[in-house]
Amino acid sequence: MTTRLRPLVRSEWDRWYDRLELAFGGVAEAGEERRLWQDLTDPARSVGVWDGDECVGTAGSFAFRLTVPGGALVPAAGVTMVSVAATHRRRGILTSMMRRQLDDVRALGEPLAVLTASEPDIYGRFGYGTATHQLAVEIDSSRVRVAVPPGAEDVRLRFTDPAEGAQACERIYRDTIGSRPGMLARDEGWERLPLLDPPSGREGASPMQCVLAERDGEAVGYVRFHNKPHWTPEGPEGAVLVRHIDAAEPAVYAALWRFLCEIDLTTSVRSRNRPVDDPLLHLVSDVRRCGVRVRDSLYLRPVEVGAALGARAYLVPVDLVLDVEDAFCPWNTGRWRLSGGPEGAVCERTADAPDLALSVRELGAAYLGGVSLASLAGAGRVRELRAGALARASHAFGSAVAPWLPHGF
Ligand SMILES: CC(=O)SCCNC(=O)CCNC(=O)[C@H](O)C(C)(C)COP(=O)(O)OP(=O)(O)OC[C@H]1O[C@@H](n2cnc3c(N)ncnc32)[C@H](O)[C@@H]1OP(=O)(O)O
Repeated sequence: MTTRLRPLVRSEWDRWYDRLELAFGGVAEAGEERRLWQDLTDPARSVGVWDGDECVGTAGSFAFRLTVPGGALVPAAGVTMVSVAATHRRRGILTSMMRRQLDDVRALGEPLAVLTASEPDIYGRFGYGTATHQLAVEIDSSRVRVAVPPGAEDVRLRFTDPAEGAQACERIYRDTIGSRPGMLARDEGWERLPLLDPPSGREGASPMQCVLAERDGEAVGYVRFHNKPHWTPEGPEGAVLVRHIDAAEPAVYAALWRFLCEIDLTTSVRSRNRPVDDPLLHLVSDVRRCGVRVRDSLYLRPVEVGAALGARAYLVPVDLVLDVEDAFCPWNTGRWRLSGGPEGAVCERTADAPDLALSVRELGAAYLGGVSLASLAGAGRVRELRAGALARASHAFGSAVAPWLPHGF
């Protein structure tokens, strides 16, 4: 078998994307969703692997800007649409695409690469570490009450058509980006993503509904959700399926969750993706009846260690030498001195004695402040080479708010 890897040509997109869909099971996406991904694909950032005229491998990336600790927006390649035909699996095609992609990302000068993985076991070998987690909740709203702090009395909630409310929702989303590492700036075109609502994705629930929270006529929060009615001999047991919720202030956030939990004819409120430190956990009267589950979310790889570590801020002053091992991108291997603090940092090559030894994957996991170096050290994946260095570094790499990826890509 001889295969050839080459950049995607726009006219081949349909054939390329059909093969991606096939690798994910062969169930066709709704037209509006497919059109969105077609419009967002940048062929110059995408590759296909071809066996003759048959596409057997796909991979691409988006040019994202990602919030890092300290609030800066840092260029990051958002790796996506990765697949290898079932007939051609485990022959190194993914590896060849990852090789090409990371070389390209490096040439573009983007210090980070990020992705969400279909399976957690795939990307560690390419230097990606689990950098964020997310909560899923299933609230028994027949039992759980939501406490609302003062300040919500003059907030007005009103239904709006999701498309009509989109501009206000997008503005609120934009205002929150800088406050949480892991969030993505939604550049032009991406505002269509949260509005996707194909019937095939509703699991039998209603079309997406949108409620805006307004104070003095100005939108200060919103929630988009589906309502899934369900009738039993004992009575109504409908479910509210939350898609997105954002608010400019705590009282508005609480008012929106209270609204969701009090919708008549429903007995549960579900959300698949909330931050692990979501204030919701402190608003509810009974957290045990909230069905909280945690799972991995964003995987991150420093493409250029020096530029990546120098792009974020640190909770406390830090000055340490990291001995980094990077088998897949050897230009990162070696010793790096990281000096900085809450105002920013520099990270440069050094020959000085190292304080900590770790691989680039651990660095990726710890980068957004959601996974501690101490925890990784507990698993033997970070080694302390100078007494006290681990505790100080672990503290400095932390984040006051948990990093979180609000949506997939
Ligand atoms: C960001 C995203 O888009 S995530 C989506 C990823 N795509 C999918 O899950 C779609 C279905 N699966 C596939 O298309 C393919 O099986 C892929 C892309 C996951 C793997 O492609 P392959 O060409 O088979 O991978 P390749 O042969 O390069 O394997 C490289 C290594 O990864 C390992 N590997 C590959 N896939 C997996 C997996 N799903 N789980 C665990 N290990 C894996 C291989 O065993 C191999 O290990 P080795 O280096 O120790 O020998």
